[in-house]
Amino acid sequence: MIEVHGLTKKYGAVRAVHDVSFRLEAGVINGFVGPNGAGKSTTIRMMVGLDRPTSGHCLIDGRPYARLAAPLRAVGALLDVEAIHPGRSGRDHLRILARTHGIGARRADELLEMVGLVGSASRRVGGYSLGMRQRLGLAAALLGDPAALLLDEPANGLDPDGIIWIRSLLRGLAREGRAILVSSHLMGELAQTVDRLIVLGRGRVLADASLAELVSRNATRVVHTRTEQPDRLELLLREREAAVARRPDGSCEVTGMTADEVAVLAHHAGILLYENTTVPASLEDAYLTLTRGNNR
Ligand SMILES: Nc1ncnc2c1ncn2[C@@H]1O[C@H](COP(=O)(O)OP(=O)(O)OP(=O)(O)O)[C@@H](O)[C@H]1O
Repeated sequence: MIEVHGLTKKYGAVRAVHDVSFRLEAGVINGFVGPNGAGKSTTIRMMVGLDRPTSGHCLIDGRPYARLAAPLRAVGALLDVEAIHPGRSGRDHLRILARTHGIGARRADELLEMVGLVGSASRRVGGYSLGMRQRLGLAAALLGDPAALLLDEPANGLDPDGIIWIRSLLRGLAREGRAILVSSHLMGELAQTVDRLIVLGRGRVLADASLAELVSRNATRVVHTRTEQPDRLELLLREREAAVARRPDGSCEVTGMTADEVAVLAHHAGILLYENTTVPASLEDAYLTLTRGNNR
């Protein structure tokens, strides 16, 4: 289990991260989201000792990262894949890392297979595409078979097959009982992958909740209605203080009333409805509501 307590990082006058606290539990995939510059990477870097916090701390199974006896077995991190030594082959990169941490070369080869890099393992990393570098970074994060994974935008640069692959990989790793934190800007992808979401804005935690809670609290329900008399219906809806947006095909997007209320209103006015459905609230809507006004 990982506990982040009051993590704060100042760069001069910039408060990159301000009093951030959360917990990562075993078996749970946590999405880590927020506008550009919200402080996600800085938080992850502090969690694994790459940046020193101005105040606050992160405990991994009760200890700071620097005091772990076998850090790669406790936490695997995928951070800046551009920083991987460009002159080495993918296989050498993994084998050297494995040797440094007392892990056998066979594990490195197993991981090359797992991340789909066997065919390019002897090529120099400098010639890898971004997606290939991400796969290599993920293999490095998994080297020690860690109990927790901190992944900074792992889907960045992956092709559609790669995105589906990483989704099922993360699900499998969580089912085995690992705690996972994954940052991303792909809301549609996160909606299919994560159990919980931690939302940062300007260095602060704006929300930390299950996906369902977050969506039900922050996304507005919209009713999609198509009728033979859109002008009349719109007038009646506005009289009841509902907000109405007209689509090019004449249909209405109604907020502030349920689909049942729209149907009853139309029925009493003798207006025929062709369609009247509640559009499921999306994670993207909830995210936009939460982060509005929280860009740097
Ligand atoms: N080394 C640094 N020196 C000065 N400021 C920094 C440094 N690293 C990060 N920052 C600032 O800290 C803030 C948070 O940056 P960070 O990279 O953690 O955000 P992020 O949420 O990961 O952003 P993105 O989604 O764009 O990757 C930003 O204002 C950034 O400019």
